[in-house]
Amino acid sequence: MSHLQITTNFDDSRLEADALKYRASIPSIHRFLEEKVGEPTGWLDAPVEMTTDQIDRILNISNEIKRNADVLVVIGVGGSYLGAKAIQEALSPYFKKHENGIEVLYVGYNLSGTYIKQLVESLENREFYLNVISKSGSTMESSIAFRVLRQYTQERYGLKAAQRIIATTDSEKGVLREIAHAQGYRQFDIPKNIGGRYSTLTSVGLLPVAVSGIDILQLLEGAKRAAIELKEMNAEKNTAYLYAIYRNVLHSRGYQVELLASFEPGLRFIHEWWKQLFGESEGKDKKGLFPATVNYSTDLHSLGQYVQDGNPILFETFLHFKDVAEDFSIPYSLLDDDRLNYLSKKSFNEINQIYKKGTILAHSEGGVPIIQIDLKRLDAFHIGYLMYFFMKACAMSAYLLGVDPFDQPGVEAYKKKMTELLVVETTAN
Ligand SMILES: O=P(O)(O)OC[C@H]1O[C@](O)(CO)[C@@H](O)[C@@H]1O
Repeated sequence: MSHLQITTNFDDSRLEADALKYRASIPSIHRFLEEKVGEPTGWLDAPVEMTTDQIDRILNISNEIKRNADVLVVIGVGGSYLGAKAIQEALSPYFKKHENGIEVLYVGYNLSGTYIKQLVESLENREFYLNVISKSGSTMESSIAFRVLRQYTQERYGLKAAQRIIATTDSEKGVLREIAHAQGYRQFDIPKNIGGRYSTLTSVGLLPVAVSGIDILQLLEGAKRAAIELKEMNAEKNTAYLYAIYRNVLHSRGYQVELLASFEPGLRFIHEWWKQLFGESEGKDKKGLFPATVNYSTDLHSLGQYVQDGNPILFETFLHFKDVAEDFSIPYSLLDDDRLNYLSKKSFNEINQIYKKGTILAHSEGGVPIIQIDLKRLDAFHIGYLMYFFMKACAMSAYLLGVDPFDQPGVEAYKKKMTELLVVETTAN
């Protein structure tokens, strides 16, 4: 039995007819992905092909960082930080952080002067390492954050600074690669055939995640399991392909927005990672579902009204883990002045489940199509499985839509304008 189940509320008479053309395209896309000659699909086999030496190197450097530092500062943006942060937030305790690891801070994903000033100040009196991550090696946000932090590391550690800087970048080219080489920083290579948003389960995500105290072996086990289970060509037996079909069917029926919904706040950055994965992979050639997210029950008190009753442009994908780390019972009260004793035999998680069921029922009645993705347990194994599942589903879904899942031409357009403006502004003053 698969480690992930997928169900829908729209198993209607039209489904088979609407899905037909997508089902028919699956075998050829599947074969194309599997053959993958010269394609940026290295992530498909990365978890299975990762060698013991590669894993040991990540674990050894992670242990060195944990021994010698209080903080790891990760510098990166988009696919170079979202996956690690997502895993870390999903699997770390909410308040008693860093039990088996150290604090991991992220920078270089915005241009706030306040943010970087306060981050540098927070490093005073604390020992730290830097892990600068950039596939291209020249993204503006991460490059200038690295300039700041590199200088600060040199001020703090002098000749020993290079020992505390680790660069994760393209295996062949780029400015960061040149700098790392010239300065003698240790390097992790991002394979040429793995793009940024598909790179979490390589050293890009694994080093920061290991430093934060999460079991990367279990994470990789889950991803490997998914790689095996989702090699199946038959969509009936491949949940990633089923998900890809369902979302394309709904898009073809006129739905414009997919709302990924979860009931565990720690999944907030899994949502952010998912948004980049699907947004950059599918949003092109004037096509693509707009990927948006909600965290319930919080957002039932903000966007819930719109989902239930507003413009019917969206469908919901509920992401749910049956078992989560801990639970808390509602206490019995002799006074019962808040009239909540009727709940006192229930736990928070049980009530959360009932909220989920109630929300799905209400939104279904409101006419919202719903896809449910269910996994057994919120742990490293299942997060590894889920991320692989989403990547494979995304590649299939984009090809079914008729776009290239692996480029991002629209991002280049704003970068070009921004660079032109920066040149004009800096030469004018
Ligand atoms: O890893 P890099 O090359 O710094 O890129 C960071 C992010 O910027 C983008 O190129 C554009 O947003 C993403 O595709 C990528 O994940």
